[in-house]
Amino acid sequence: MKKNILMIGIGLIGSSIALSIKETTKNAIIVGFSHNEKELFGAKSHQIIDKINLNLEKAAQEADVIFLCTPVSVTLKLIQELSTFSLKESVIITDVGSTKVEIMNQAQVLLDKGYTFIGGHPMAGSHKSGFLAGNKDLFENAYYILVPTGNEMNEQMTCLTDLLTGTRAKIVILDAYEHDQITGILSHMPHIIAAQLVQQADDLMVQNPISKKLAAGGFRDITRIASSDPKMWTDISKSNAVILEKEIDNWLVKLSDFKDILKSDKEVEIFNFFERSKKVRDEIPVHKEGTIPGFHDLYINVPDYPGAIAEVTAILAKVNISLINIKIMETRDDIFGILRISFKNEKDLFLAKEAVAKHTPYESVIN
Ligand SMILES: NC(=O)C1=CN([C@@H]2O[C@H](COP(=O)(O)OP(=O)(O)OC[C@H]3O[C@@H](n4cnc5c(N)ncnc54)[C@H](O)[C@@H]3O)[C@@H](O)[C@H]2O)C=CC1
Ligand SMILES: O=C(O)C(=O)Cc1ccc(O)cc1
Repeated sequence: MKKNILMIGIGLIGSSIALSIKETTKNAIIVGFSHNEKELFGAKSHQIIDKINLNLEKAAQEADVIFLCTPVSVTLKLIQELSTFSLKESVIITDVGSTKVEIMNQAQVLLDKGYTFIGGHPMAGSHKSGFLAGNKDLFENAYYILVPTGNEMNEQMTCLTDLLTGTRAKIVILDAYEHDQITGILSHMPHIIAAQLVQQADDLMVQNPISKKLAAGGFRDITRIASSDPKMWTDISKSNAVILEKEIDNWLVKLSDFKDILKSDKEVEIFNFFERSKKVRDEIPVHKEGTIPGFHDLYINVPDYPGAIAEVTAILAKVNISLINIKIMETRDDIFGILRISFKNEKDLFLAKEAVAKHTPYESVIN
């Protein structure tokens, strides 16, 4: 029997989940709904979804499983709206939001109606948005957190985890508060810190424009995520505000401690500060998940970049490698440009590097 899966929101995460489900669940029919018709037709023409239904109530009534893949504030409203519909008794409703306490609290309206809600959060993604960045391998080897309510039946939990096998993610069960504490430090704080650092650099760039051209290496690494969608991060910050306020206070204290040891020129303590971080960072296990850090980018140094774009894309087409994005990053005194070309997977990235090395004089680096 066909399984009717309703995807609400076909952006980066919704489309990646849809594509991964299509890999393994052959009897799934993926129905798409979003507030953006153009996106829905685009996703259908890219075969990410099988059908479009512009009537949310009707689409929800027909669904066996509903995925909410929208910004957190929209997910909260949709949960409320779904609770007013007459859904299938066996329906499983799940979400992908980056916070869980507020969403699980809101989901009580569904539980009160006897419906099943299982919170979800795939712990991989990227700073990119939209269905064109969707990738069936996005969650490979990443953790996919599920937050049960205790009301779901075993077979419903199994149905959801079966559906997620195509993601090739590792399922982890957490409670909502534990989830928000962990992601507060490991995911939300880094975005706030990256955003603030970019603003601090921007102030300097205004005073001294040459500094913009010098931004490289470590600055680029630590600030990549500052290019993420501001709406998404507004919602996440507001939703996890209590935990984030505490962590920001903690951050300020620790940074001020560092300022003190710097001021008093305590060399050993300054060394210890960096040494402890290095030790901890070096010991963090590297799990090669699909796309954290969320992208497979090749940076190519090119003189005369308009001509080089055509040259490089022609070579990639010839060796049959599809790219998902191409961007001119910066110019050096208008003599050199850097092309950033993004690929869907590591294999294409390495093949592209090889092709560029073989067929062009341009230097390229993987970052
Ligand atoms: N981007 C990432 O790396 C990750 C994001 N998440 C979470 O996944 C969710 C979706 O994020 P992305 O896919 O990255 O965002 P996205 O911007 O790529 O997609 C958002 C989708 O929601 C739809 N949408 C927005 N407002 C809507 C409304 N009022 N009604 C119906 N649809 C609406 C958009 O049309 C779009 O399809 C967010 O809650 C985010 O916190 C979770 C893990 C990783
Ligand atoms: O781009 C990155 O590295 C991210 O940080 C992706 C990300 C964004 C939000 C999440 O809830 C989980 C992962």
